[in-house]
Amino acid sequence: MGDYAVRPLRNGEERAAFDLTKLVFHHGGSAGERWEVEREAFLGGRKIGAFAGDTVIGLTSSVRTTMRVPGGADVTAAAVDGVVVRPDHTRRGVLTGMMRRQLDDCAARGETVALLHASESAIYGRFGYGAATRAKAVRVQRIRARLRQDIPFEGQVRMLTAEEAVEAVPGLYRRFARRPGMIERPGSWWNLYVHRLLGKVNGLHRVAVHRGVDGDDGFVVYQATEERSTDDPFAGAVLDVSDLHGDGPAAVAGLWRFLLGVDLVDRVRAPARPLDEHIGDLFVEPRACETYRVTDHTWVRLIDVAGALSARTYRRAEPVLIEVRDAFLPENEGVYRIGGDGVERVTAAPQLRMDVSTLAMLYLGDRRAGSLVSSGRIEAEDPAALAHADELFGTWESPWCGTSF
Ligand SMILES: CC(=O)SCCNC(=O)CCNC(=O)[C@H](O)C(C)(C)COP(=O)(O)OP(=O)(O)OC[C@H]1O[C@@H](n2cnc3c(N)ncnc32)[C@H](O)[C@@H]1OP(=O)(O)O
Repeated sequence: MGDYAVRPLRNGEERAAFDLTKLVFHHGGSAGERWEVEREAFLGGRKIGAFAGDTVIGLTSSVRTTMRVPGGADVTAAAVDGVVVRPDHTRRGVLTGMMRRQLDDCAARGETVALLHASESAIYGRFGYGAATRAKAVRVQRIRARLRQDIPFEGQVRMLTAEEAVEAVPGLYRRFARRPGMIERPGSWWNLYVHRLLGKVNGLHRVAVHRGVDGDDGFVVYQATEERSTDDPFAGAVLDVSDLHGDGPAAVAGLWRFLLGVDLVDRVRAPARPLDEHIGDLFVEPRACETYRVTDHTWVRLIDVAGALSARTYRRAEPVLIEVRDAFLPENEGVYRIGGDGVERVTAAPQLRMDVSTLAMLYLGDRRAGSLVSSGRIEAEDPAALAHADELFGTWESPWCGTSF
């Protein structure tokens, strides 16, 4: 470690740490006003700082939550965010020191996994995080999005006031958050959400709820941006969908139908949808919906490898023997026998060897072992085990997080 100390933040150090995050993330505006709005959410997280003398020069934050895994169990999780190092102290190991401390801290608290959204994809692999879910960005051109006539639409959509949304949306989300990779949204997350909806950060968010035959079964939060200009005075607005969840495909389709029915709109964009959601299928012309980006979404760190592997279910297939390497939490190292009937640590020779970050890429069912072997992430002593691993880890639905934090 260099000439700095890594330790939990103490009372009275929060404001300086908050200002550091604003500096590093290039957030403009008045730090004082932002502190008023974000204070409660910021204080909700567990903070580990790096200090040069008394000055905070690095920070990482986490909040306890749960993450859904294949089979329907929820494992304890640390949602990590606000990771920063002051620009004049980077590339000297400050982040490495904070990550080490945070991983030990999560392990001591008995958390099964940690997860985060990475600002850059080169940062977290070395600490054992692997890209465990992906998301796609889609845009629909309203003029081309003629709905197929044979789609049954039985529901109705109603718009909510901000106050109604604050009441209703958390409960709706909780009911629909069932895909592998989805998290329980922490109180601090809802706190900021409420500020957004009530217009304290910006008052442009709109909320609508879909009601199906059995009651409310979906909601969407979106924001409209005007695109009119002197050059293009008749351009329609763009609707940006920030949160859309439904209890099944009919509710999701009903919400898209609503969005595409909003007048004075040219395009609807959704930046982070599940990979297996194909909105184009709703239209006579499927290309009306264009996928313009597919990216890694949540990075997961298996803190307790045995606990994480045992918490999920597997499809029926030949068991596989996987050797896991873990430079930061060596107690995870060893060979695991993974089968449809469960998981156990064994002393047998492995068929596949991989780092804990690669195991995270398989964990929720997002990636295939076959493709990870070709990039050298998996060493296959027994290549037949690759197909067995894919069968075991595969999931019916694409994993997806669906929450930015
Ligand atoms: C969940 C979240 O909050 S995501 C947000 C992450 N934060 C940001 O993007 C804010 C801007 N960036 C920063 O504050 C810093 O650059 C950080 C936090 C990303 C990295 O902090 P540092 O203290 O510089 O990292 P540290 O010195 O420990 O680096 C460890 C290794 O990772 C590499 N590394 C660190 N950051 C990056 C990066 N952005 N891109 C590529 N490599 C990186 C270093 O080169 C080093 O590699 P080496 O051991 O082979 O020399």
